[in-house]
Amino acid sequence: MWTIAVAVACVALYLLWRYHPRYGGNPGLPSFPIVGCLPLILLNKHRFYEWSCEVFESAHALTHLVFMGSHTTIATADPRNVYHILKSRFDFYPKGPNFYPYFHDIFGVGIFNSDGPIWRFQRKVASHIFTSNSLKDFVVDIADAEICRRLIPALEFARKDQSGCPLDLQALFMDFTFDTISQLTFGVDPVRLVSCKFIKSRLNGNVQHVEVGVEGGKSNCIDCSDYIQPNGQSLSSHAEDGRTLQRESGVSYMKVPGDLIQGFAEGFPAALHIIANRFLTPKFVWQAKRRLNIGSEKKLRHALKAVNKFATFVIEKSKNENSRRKDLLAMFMQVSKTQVASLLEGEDDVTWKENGDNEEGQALSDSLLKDILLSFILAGRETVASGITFLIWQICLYPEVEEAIHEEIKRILKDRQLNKSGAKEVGTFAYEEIRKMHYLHAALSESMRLFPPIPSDPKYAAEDDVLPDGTKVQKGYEVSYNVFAMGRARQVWGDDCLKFKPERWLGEDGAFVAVSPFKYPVFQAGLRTCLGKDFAYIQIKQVVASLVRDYKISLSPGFKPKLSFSINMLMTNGLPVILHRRQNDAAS
Ligand code: HEM
Repeated sequence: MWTIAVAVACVALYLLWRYHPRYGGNPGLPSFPIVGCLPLILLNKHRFYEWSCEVFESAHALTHLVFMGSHTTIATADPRNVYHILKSRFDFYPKGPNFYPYFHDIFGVGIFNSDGPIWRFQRKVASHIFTSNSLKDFVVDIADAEICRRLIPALEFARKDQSGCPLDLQALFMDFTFDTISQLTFGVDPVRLVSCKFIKSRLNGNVQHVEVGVEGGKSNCIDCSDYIQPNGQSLSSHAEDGRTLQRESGVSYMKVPGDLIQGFAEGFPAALHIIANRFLTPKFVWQAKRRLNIGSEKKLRHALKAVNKFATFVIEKSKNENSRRKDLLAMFMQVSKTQVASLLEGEDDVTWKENGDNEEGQALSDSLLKDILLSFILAGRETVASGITFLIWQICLYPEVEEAIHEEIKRILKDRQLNKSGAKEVGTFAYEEIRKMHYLHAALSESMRLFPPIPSDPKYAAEDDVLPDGTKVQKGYEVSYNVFAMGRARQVWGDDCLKFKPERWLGEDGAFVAVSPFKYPVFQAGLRTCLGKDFAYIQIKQVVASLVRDYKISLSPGFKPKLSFSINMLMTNGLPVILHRRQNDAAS
């Protein structure tokens, strides 16, 4: 009797759940009382973005609702909705109060973690700086030196290694971008990438870190000056004290004690990792841990202490330096009080400014400077490493794409020889040469369509609203556009949406043709479009062109990437490859 009653109750409960529009009847993602769809997310965490596409497919629509216990998210992959959120109703959709607390400990009110007047102000200052030609030249210069003096020597060292173990390129690119973005932002060279250290990957998915060539505490790395470029020129400059790179260009880097750099280089990624995991933990749990200073939150505090110590030191030292530095810190420090006053004209609310404006003769307070600069490190590190990694992977999978890129490089190098230009100033490629690489530009855009470095972007609904596709939005909902799913949606990209096809970005004359950023919001779109987009393209193209010029790269046999579930799209098992030196017909 009891058994039957329990069975009937179970069936009734199941039916109630199954057909409830918020739970089992939700066409997008079924959910459960209290915990919402969190169990399904955790169950699919190892393939989160692939799974999110399946959810869109099962909803038979480009927009669906996701119930997460007490809060609701609208997930969309519809370009019309993206236009609405990022442009026509921009003010309705800030990052919002659900976002700030996660990143506040590290980025404070920096550009990445603010809205309203304080964001607008930073955006205006930064836009002015980011459009300067000297900064663009600096970006090319930094990447050029890092590729010639560190990346290629490291690859050579790894290639000559006899162990037969594949090389994890992603780990190398992460070190590469940490160096370049730190140089661009703080004018400090952390020297994460060194030719004597390279990281090997095992096929069981465990990444093994191997240091090679270190003898009795002294490294026998390939010396930068020993490395002969494919064009036969020797690279003569050398790290001055292992921490400072003074280049012929006259760009000087600040000298910072090694322990501070080490603290920053280790603390920053560690802090980001812990913050990313906050998103997978109920808010009250990580906030309680934070208050009690225990577990991961204790580690976070420790990591942030090192990051702040470094940033404070560098900012303080910059005040007393009268150097020819061209980095973002130096440029932000040159902003005058008059410029600030004119940028703030017309703003009703400048109370935030009074609170932070405590530095005599300095237009931006130290704490705001720190928030802004650390936001740039976030913006330009993993994103760029992700862009390079996934493009190299696609190149390995599609030999015809590799061939087309190689042909383009050969044409450019031939032009260089005919015109006797470019090669003298740079070891890799000059800006004008990078601009001419239309096919590579297309291949990169295509790679980021399928594997966007920032795979989704959540906003907060500050008002009740209706999206262009008719979806009703209540104030307080999260509205998130899924860049990954958009890039793979048949309704957006057509029947061949899953095909890697750089040609879709090329006109009949072979020139790159851009699409609407609302259809392709890889760099966001509208008023908050990524400020570093052009720099990212330059740097990624510079690296990939240099690699394809010198090497044929093959994947470690049997390799399949596992996509990370994180703020940035990365491979949790790295990118294990084998390198083969090309017969250098490209340079000839
Ligand atoms: C492939 C590389 C990159 C991709 C895919 C990318 C993508 C994005 C995206 C999606 C956003 C919007 C984030 C949000 O507000 O939620 C963003 C913002 C931003 N990016 Fe990038 N980014 C890249 C590289 C860079 C680089 C190299 C820099 C700087 C050197 C940079 C600087 C910024 C800044 C300052 C913002 C904040 C803009 C604002 O809120 O007004 N990005 N980026």
